[in-house]
Amino acid sequence: MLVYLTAECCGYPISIFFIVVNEFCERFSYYGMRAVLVLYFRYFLLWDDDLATSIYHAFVALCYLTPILGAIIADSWLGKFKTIIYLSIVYAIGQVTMAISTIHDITDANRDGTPDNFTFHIALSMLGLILIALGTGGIKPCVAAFGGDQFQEHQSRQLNTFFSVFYLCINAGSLLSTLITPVLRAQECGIHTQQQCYPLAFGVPAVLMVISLVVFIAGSGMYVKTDPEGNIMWSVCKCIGFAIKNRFRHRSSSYPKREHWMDWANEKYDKLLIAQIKMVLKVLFLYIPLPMFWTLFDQKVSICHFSGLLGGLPDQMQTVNPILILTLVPIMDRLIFPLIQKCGLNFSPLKRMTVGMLFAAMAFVSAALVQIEIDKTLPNFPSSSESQLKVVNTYSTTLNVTISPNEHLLIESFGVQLHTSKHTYSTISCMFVNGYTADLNITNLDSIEPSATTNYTLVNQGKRDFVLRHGEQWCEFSRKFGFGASYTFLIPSTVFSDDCESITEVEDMKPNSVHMALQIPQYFLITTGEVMFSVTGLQFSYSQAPKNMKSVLQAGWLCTNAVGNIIVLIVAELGKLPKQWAEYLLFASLLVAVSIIFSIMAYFYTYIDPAEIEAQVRKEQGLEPEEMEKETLEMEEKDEDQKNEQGVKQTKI
Ligand SMILES: CC(C)[C@H](NC(=O)[C@H](C)N)C(=O)O
Repeated sequence: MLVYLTAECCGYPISIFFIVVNEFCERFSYYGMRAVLVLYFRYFLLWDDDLATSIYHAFVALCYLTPILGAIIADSWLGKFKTIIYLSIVYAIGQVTMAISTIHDITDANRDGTPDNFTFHIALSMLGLILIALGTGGIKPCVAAFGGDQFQEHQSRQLNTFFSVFYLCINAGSLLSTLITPVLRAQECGIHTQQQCYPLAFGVPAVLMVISLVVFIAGSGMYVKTDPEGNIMWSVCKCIGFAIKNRFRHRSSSYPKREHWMDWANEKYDKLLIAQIKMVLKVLFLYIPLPMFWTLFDQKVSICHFSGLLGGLPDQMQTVNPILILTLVPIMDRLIFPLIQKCGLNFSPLKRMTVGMLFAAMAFVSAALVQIEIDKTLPNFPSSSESQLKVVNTYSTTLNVTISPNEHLLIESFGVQLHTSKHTYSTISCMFVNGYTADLNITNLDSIEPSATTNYTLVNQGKRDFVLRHGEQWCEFSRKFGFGASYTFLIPSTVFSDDCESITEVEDMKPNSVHMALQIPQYFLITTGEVMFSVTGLQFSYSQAPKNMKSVLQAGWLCTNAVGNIIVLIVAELGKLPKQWAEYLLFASLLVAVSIIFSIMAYFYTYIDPAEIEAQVRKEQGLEPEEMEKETLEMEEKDEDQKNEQGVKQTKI
């Protein structure tokens, strides 16, 4: 048996310092890149909103599917240490490729500030994203499991704390990068022309990934490294296949039943392997309902209705989640869970996860209530059988307009009338209407021809100044904008003679009157849910996995996240309910239903100590651990020779 003597500090192996720093840098790299990815698609590649969000979600889903690949490589071939190093190199190359793809000057031959060959940039960025997904997903199950491997049996308390600290590092990395990369993107840079600095916004995450790799390699001498015991995944698949085949062969009722269907592999496969497969399958079965949590979790951005009220850039709104995590994880670990334990309640991991799901469901109920309040402040939008018509009178007196067959609108001079009808009319909407007799230039807008309108232009909340110009003439006016409102400004022909005084403001949509504090509960609830569900799930997946399949079970856990993301994509494609609040309630009800199912499954789950079970099986077989490993390898070789044999052969009792 191998005994590792590891250097310790305050009861913790020193090697985990390198692992948590590595995780911090890697998550900085990942979330930093993600924070500006949709903006890059929209404003650099000029994709429409739908395409940009679909590719984004597909990328995120891929990042949580590739862990299976990483886990197989680690547990069956290279071991966790080498897998982390090789896939981190792939990851870093992906980040660098991505950063290069954002340099507009590479293809900007005519130097007009926009790339001339979009195909080149798209191809390069897609290659970068595939490499990143392979790297980040591939190392993810290995890093958490490798961290867990550093602890000895007597350090179980420290092991649990490690997973909490690991989660804190994930969120610290996410927080910093989500704050920093949007700021980097907002800088201007370039060789021929100055543009938004995407190369810097993607370049810094690339540098962080290289640092992450260097830090990990630096700790090399201190790690506990366990080599894979042969091609374990292949053995697992063959063992399961044999159990199914053998069960089918003995389907007649004359054969005695066996306790577990995997016991039908007893004739050919080692008892230890069968016991290990049973442990893994039991946990994977338990994970079936879990993607529903991630489906709600991944939609959390959309339940945070009016980010502007919290005073940040929209892409920096994602920081609220990690900030709350950094606060709530220590509170839960140090205060809430010990308090619950002191009250004599058994708040087991699976109970925590169920409660976490219920918290997420409550977040969506809270979002639905806020949405109902917001809806009350919104104007009546036309239904599918209606349309809205806006008529602007730039004539000098009141006008009488008749809309067929005999509906009348009375519009005052320089007034606007919004009219909803059961017929189909074209909607006319605008931000500025130019009633001046010549072209006008308005700050930050293109010039408007006489009697023409601009499109709705997004402006920031608060007081804004506008300057109107025509040749030498100009005037200035300012207005205060409430969040969520929309206005039309009517510019009369006398605009310069009265110094912008006669500009009429029409409020098309009222500003939001729902107080921002109403959003706090939903942020708080979903993040409390995440701490209970996600941190516990991470620990649970490690603690319930047999020694040789730790990464596999971590990958299974991450897969629940991937499936959740895929459900988000499907839901987005299927369309939405007409009322947003109804959709939130539907999701909340689904999660409550799923958490009930999960709690029933959890009730029948018996917590195990994999090491104890493995030792027990070995004892039953009268084998010492090293002999056992030798035996497994021999079994593998024997198995190859038996390929063509028919029937069942007793190799072990
Ligand atoms: C996807 C995981 C739940 C985890 N994410 C977070 O912790 C977020 C930032 N709160 C991760 O591993 O990135």
